[in-house]
Amino acid sequence: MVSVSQPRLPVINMDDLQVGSEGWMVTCEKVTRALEEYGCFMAIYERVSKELNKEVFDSLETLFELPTETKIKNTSDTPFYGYLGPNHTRPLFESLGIENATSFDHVQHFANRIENINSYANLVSELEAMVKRMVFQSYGVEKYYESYNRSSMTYLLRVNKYKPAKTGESNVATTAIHTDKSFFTILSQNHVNGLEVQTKDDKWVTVEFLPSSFVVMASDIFMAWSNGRLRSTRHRVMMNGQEDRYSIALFTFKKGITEIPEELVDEEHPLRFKPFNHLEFIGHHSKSPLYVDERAIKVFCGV
Ligand SMILES: O=C(O)CCC(=O)C(=O)O
Ligand SMILES: [Fe+2]
Repeated sequence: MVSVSQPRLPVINMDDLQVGSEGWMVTCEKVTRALEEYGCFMAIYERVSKELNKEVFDSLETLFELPTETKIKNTSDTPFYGYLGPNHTRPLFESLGIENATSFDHVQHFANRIENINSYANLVSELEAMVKRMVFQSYGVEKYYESYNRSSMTYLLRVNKYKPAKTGESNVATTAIHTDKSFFTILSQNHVNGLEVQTKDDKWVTVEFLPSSFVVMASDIFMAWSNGRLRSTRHRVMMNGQEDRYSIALFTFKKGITEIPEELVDEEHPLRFKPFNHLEFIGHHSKSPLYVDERAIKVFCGV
């Protein structure tokens, strides 16, 4: 019998890892190879408990039931950070943004309707910090990690709702194929799958989330920082079933200048990106709707 195996994302356990322990060192390599090969992996991370996860996702349902007049009050000075309602290009999708998600004062403003969102964002940001540190360590450039620690990043949490397609309606109309403009993105969802990521050989993998799992994705800025070693994965959401899908994305952004470590430049990897300001790139990107994928950063600061 011929079996055709579907490609799957690597699954990596991120619980109970002491910095510098043998388990930590082994995981550093796994994480970095996964981000080079796939641009993402599935992290098992039980520090976000099942109870906390349930509280957060249950309150998302109530949040999205608010009238549109209330939801559009979720505004931001930064383009694409506020409420995104359904439109003709994405009729099934709506999304609310929570800026500075790890800071309690900011979160109070709109998101006090989501039970425990602040603890959730903090725990997920710790996963981000751990993965980032592992990659820095694995490339032998841990000395730069401090400039990428919590106080050097900003955090945007986006909560998303995807309605199922009606019979006969296209199931594609959820999100366009894109790469994220963040440094890192960490995604979680309710029990409804829909996220698809593109592999190096252009196959689409439907991500089947496991219990207590998060998809950790290197985005355009981490790809640039690594001088192109890490992939920024193209992805999209496709809705096939009949249930609503809720997802939460924590996007992280680097404040100030991002510089490619000189240690990551060699004959095999000539310098590909000039130093750049991530937050300026976001402003720039929002004006060029053509560039939804990793070409945007190349246009912005490619050598
Ligand atoms: O909902 C998801 O799983 C993915 C969302 C996404 O790709 C994004 O917000 O950039
Ligand atoms: Fe995305």
